[in-house]
Amino acid sequence: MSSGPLYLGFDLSTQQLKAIVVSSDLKVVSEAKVDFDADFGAKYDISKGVRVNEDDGEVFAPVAMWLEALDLVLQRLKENKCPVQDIRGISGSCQQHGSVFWSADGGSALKKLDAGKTLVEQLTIAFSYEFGPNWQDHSTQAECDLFDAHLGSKQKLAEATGSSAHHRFTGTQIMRMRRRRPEVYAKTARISLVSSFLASLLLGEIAPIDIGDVTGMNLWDIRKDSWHESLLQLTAGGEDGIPELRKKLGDVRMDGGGTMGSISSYFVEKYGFNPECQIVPFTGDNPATILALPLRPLDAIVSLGTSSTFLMITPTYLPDPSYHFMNHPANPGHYMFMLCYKNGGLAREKVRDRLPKPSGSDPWAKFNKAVLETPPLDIKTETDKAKLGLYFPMPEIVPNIKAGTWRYTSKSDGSDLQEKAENEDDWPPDTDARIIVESQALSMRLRSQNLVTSPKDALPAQPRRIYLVGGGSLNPAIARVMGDVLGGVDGVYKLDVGGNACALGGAYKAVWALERGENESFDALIGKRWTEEGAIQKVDDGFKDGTFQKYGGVVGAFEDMEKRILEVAHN
Ligand SMILES: Nc1ncnc2c1ncn2[C@@H]1O[C@H](COP(=O)(O)OP(=O)(O)O)[C@@H](O)[C@H]1O
Ligand SMILES: O=C(CO)[C@@H](O)[C@H](O)COP(=O)(O)O
Repeated sequence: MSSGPLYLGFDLSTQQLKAIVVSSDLKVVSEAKVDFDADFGAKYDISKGVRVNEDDGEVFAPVAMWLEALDLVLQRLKENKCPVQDIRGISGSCQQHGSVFWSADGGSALKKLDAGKTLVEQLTIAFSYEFGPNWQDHSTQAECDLFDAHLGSKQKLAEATGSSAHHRFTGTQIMRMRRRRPEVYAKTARISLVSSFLASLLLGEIAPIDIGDVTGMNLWDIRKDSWHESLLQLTAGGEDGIPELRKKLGDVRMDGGGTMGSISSYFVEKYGFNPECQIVPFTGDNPATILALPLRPLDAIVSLGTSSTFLMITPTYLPDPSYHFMNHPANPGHYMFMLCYKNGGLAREKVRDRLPKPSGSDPWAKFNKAVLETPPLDIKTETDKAKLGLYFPMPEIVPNIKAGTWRYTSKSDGSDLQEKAENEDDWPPDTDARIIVESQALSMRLRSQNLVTSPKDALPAQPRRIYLVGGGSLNPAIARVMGDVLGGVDGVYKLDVGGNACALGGAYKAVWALERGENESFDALIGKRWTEEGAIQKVDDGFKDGTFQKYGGVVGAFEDMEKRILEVAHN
């Protein structure tokens, strides 16, 4: 084991709190995790990490559960014999957009934490609202309509903030809180994102919001690098409310590196952290994912967590209402392109659970067999039509379609698109296994096609490498389909830490933040220390001549299918 300083990265995502510890040379030293359902499911009455109020479309998590999870994950790190005293810096990644509402007592409660008690015992009084709205929340359509109209159009809002209005974005959530629960809004002294909330616990004071994660709020003017005055006014309900809202939001930390201060004495006394251990700005889980490896332009990351996301980096700011642009969390002037799908892991699980239960220990065995035994688009003979589907157990983000399942067919060139009649029986549940994964990948291909170019030798435009991260990256059948549909001329890779990539990105951020030389960029420092060996594994060839073009033939039909469904949904 390395004897130098260590760095801890957290990931507080939808279903788990993960922790990963690395050395200065980026070797993984220790890991631990808390699984919200397994550890706290009954106690907090949650499922898949959240509670749902179907009537209003609210999705939220108990803040107390996150407090308990932090104590528990640190206890587990200690039990795993992690040399906690050698940890020099801590950063992390957290589910984006979610918010935590602090009461007037929050700041002082954080300052006087007693190591003889637990966080949850002492911090219940610290919040004006006991829940954190979750990114799956879709209760804010009225607020989204106001945000989209406020600057003139969705396009104008996207130009200003990197995204058009989205249910989960924190600006619309805060606005709804003010209108729906005015007493909570009035009692709120500070509002944190989940990332700055977790950083605050460790810092022992309320931490500023981070420059990457702030771009998931619809409130940050990306070009001007400041809060967007007019959107603050909308959120606050008028000009008079702006100063109060600014106070609640606090300042934004512009530097993703450096330190915000030393760790709270609570963690020193309770878990044996070094009092000199520094708390580095935390960011969102997607911004942290792009820090988990030296990503180059034309490389893409597909994150297969509870949500599915597709990420690329670019120095060019090209906002559009159909996707997100966010600030790169470490490189000023660079951006993260993101597509985010609500119907990711849980939608695939629903299709999996309609298949007979496998007899062995791998719950995905039957699903994977079905995926691999079904040919692309389920075209077995020249006369077969291509099968296309949308599988949305929850209302989707891209496109903004209500919950439902739709099955269509088209000719292999995309013509003759038709909805499948309910009573046709040549589409068994086995076929859905391949079609849902293809559908998720086709949506990514459709929406990222303007960002990719031919990587070499006049090959079709496509990503150079595709990196898979998140829980689903462990699945070889999903990796195959991602490569079939999206290409990736240099192949499809998974990170060795699999589901822990965002926590790893957080840990790397801490290394860079505290060891960077003057003006040394994240890419320069991590690029020097990172080696492929032991970090990534090739899991699919990616681009397959012929197969890639087959999917190209139906991308247009896929888009038309979405449009038809959208038209019906909005009429
Ligand atoms: N072998 C597997 N094949 C496919 N999906 C998997 C596999 N293992 C885990 N998953 C999926 O990973 C999801 C959790 O991913 P993870 O990245 O840990 O989630 P989050 O960060 O959102 O809490 C689960 O919903 C599950 O569907
Ligand atoms: O809403 C988004 C991104 O915009 C989600 O990607 C969340 O950030 C949650 O991520 P996971 O829990 O699925 O990792």
